[in-house]
Amino acid sequence: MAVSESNISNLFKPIYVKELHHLTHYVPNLEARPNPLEHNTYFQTHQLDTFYYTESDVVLRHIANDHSPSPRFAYHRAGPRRDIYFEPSHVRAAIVTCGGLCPGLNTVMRELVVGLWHLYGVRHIFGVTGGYRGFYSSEPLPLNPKLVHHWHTMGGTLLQTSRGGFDLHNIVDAIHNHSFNQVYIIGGDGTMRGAVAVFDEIQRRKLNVAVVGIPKTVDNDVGIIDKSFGFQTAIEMAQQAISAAHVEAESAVNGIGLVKLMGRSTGHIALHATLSSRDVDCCLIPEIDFYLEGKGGLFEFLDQRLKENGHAVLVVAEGAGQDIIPRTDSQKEERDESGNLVFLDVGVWLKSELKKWWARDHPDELFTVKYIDPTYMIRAVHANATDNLYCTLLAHSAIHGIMAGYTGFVAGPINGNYAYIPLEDVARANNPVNTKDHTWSWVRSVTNQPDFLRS
Ligand SMILES: Nc1ncnc2c1ncn2[C@@H]1O[C@H](COP(=O)(O)OP(=O)(O)OP(=O)(O)O)[C@@H](O)[C@H]1O
Ligand SMILES: O=P(O)(O)OC[C@H]1O[C@](O)(CO)[C@@H](O)[C@@H]1O
Ligand SMILES: [Mg+2]
Repeated sequence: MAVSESNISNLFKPIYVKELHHLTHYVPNLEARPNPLEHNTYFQTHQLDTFYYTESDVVLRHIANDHSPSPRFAYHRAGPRRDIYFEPSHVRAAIVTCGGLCPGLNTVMRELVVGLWHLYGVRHIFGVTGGYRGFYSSEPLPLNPKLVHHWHTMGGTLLQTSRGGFDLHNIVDAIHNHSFNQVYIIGGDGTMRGAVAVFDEIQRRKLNVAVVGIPKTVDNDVGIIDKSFGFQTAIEMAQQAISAAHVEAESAVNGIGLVKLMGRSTGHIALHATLSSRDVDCCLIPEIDFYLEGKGGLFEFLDQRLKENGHAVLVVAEGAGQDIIPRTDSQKEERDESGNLVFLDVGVWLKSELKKWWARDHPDELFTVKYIDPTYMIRAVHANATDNLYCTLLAHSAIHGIMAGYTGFVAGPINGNYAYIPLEDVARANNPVNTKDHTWSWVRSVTNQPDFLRS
């Protein structure tokens, strides 16, 4: 079939490749050396011309031709390079986990240790315990493949994590004093912003230390990458809570099942859990303001649903409705150790508002709200099989990149391919739910919920 040229002309726009920082840019006299994978019996380096990736191997930022006039970007492809810039016996690698938990943290660490050890022959690998503060407040923990053997079967982070405690100069002093020359920083958006500061300071001091960020965000609030490891596992776990809420609601007269899911500034978990479940009547996310009373409001919608079906299931992201929950002045100021605003419990508030509404409007009718808050249950589990595989590829990507001398970068999947992205780009990129696109329309078509646009 013929293809009209005008439809595809955009495909031929120039592609700009996002340049990466490299140790040779600021450390003088660094020598390249052959990749030891050359002598690894498991890898067919000679039989496969394309085994090593070069500067011209790239991953496109957008693969759909969207007709937009903006330029097209690409990132360097993640994977082994022919030359490396570390003598493996001189490597002292540090691994740290910061921020909240996410399924797969232990797997990423396991694979970093095993990968460094077996792929490149690195023998000095350390865990920094308790997040960023651990660099300067505790002794690093030596790690080896035997020690981490079962880590992928466990939830949480065996190195422990924390919020706050980001003291740039103490952290970089500690990196220098422990002679770490590879730093693997696993964490969310805040952690990535911290990693940029660490990288900038390392560069300023001209230290021969490479830094890589490995994005972890159960909320999926980090941009550019396809999605975080652990996200799928969290969605799977959320199904149990939604199913329970559905059973409870269905078994009551005028029953409402209310489930609160994580999602501080983004509603991805609530949205994906809703689409996967199909038992959800209304999904509330931070990106969409909602209201309770009056025409087009939540109560009117639920009233209708209860009349039609006798029950309803409501999924709410923790960050939804924060602007309409009454707060005291001190609650307005409350922040966690990292400076993130502490949220009020939207689930507890909604449950109470729902009960008040029903008692006011239907005083003689039975009504039940069953509130389920599985918050930590969806993130404190070990990664499922798909996420475990993802964690492995992510760890290996990070190792190959850092051994090749790249620094100040993030390893992550873009359109299904692993790529290296400048750290500062990732630290800047948030990832709200796009409420104008097809996915949100799909949610609304599944739930038939109001758009909450006051007419
Ligand atoms: N702008 C920043 N500059 C330097 N460090 C930061 C910055 N923001 C956060 N951090 C540090 O990064 C670490 C983690 O931050 P935070 O608690 O916000 O979690 P996160 O990485 O965003 O993960 P998540 O939100 O997914 O749990 C903390 O130690 C915090 O002090
Ligand atoms: O109670 P913690 O550990 O601060 O974590 C809660 C926060 O962490 C996250 O899981 C990730 O940012 C958010 O969804 C949630 O607000
Ligand atoms: Mg965060």
